[in-house]
Amino acid sequence: MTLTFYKYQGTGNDFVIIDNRESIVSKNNTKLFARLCDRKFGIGADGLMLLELPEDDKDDFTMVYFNADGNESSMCGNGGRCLVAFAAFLGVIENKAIFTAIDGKHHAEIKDGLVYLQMQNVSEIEKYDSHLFLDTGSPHHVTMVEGLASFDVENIGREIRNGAPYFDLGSNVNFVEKRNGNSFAVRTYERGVEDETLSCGTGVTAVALSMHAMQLTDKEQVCIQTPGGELKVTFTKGENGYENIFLIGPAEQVFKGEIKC
Ligand SMILES: N[C@H](CCC[C@H](N)C(=O)O)C(=O)O
Repeated sequence: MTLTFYKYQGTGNDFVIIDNRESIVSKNNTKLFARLCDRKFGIGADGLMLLELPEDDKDDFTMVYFNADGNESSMCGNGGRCLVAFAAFLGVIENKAIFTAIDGKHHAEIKDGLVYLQMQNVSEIEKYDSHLFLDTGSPHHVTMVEGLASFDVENIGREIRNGAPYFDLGSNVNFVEKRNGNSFAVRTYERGVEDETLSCGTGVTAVALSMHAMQLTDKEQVCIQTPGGELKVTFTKGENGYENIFLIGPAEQVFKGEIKC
């Protein structure tokens, strides 16, 4: 079979996207998804997404996300932003979207060339001596470091991801350095890619909320610099935690292709 796919990237987090509204691929085809994400034997990507028909008639589409290991995973913030851009490219939406992903419903809007993706509310942030842990649609371990540019993200990230209390289920691991004002830099070891990625959307969201929770910023809008580019996170702090959380940044179609599989 020849499969048409689209390659997208959001601040360097890159994805294979398939328009699966006619169910051309089965969601259980882990082997295929891993091969398509393989950077030597396939197209190469941090993850793969299927754009599917909506189950709820108030939705525009359904998002299904797979990590590079081919396994279906939790929410992907950069992937969600890229899928909204793809839906606009296909004409499935104009510039506003409502869609369902594994963590529930998301509202999104394309404005001034950026994709604004609403993330799920976060009611709880666990605070420990060495780090914070929270779930922004995917699980995130957040820790402050000095000398981020030369930090051994791959090895130390892998150790934390596989160690207590995460073990097999794992967590994404974010290493953060304060820049000026309310801007921070982050590098992320991503679960399911099992390596550092240039950016992680749910990770950037987790870092922004963590910086506010640790009072390292008092603003409800935080700029986060990742190796793949800059993302902005806005939110409001309510009695039940963090709400109205938006992950804001670019999403680009890099190329369209066909692959025999
Ligand atoms: N690999 C992550 C999911 C994708 C997260 C990341 N690509 C993002 O943009 O949020 C996990 O298994 O938790």
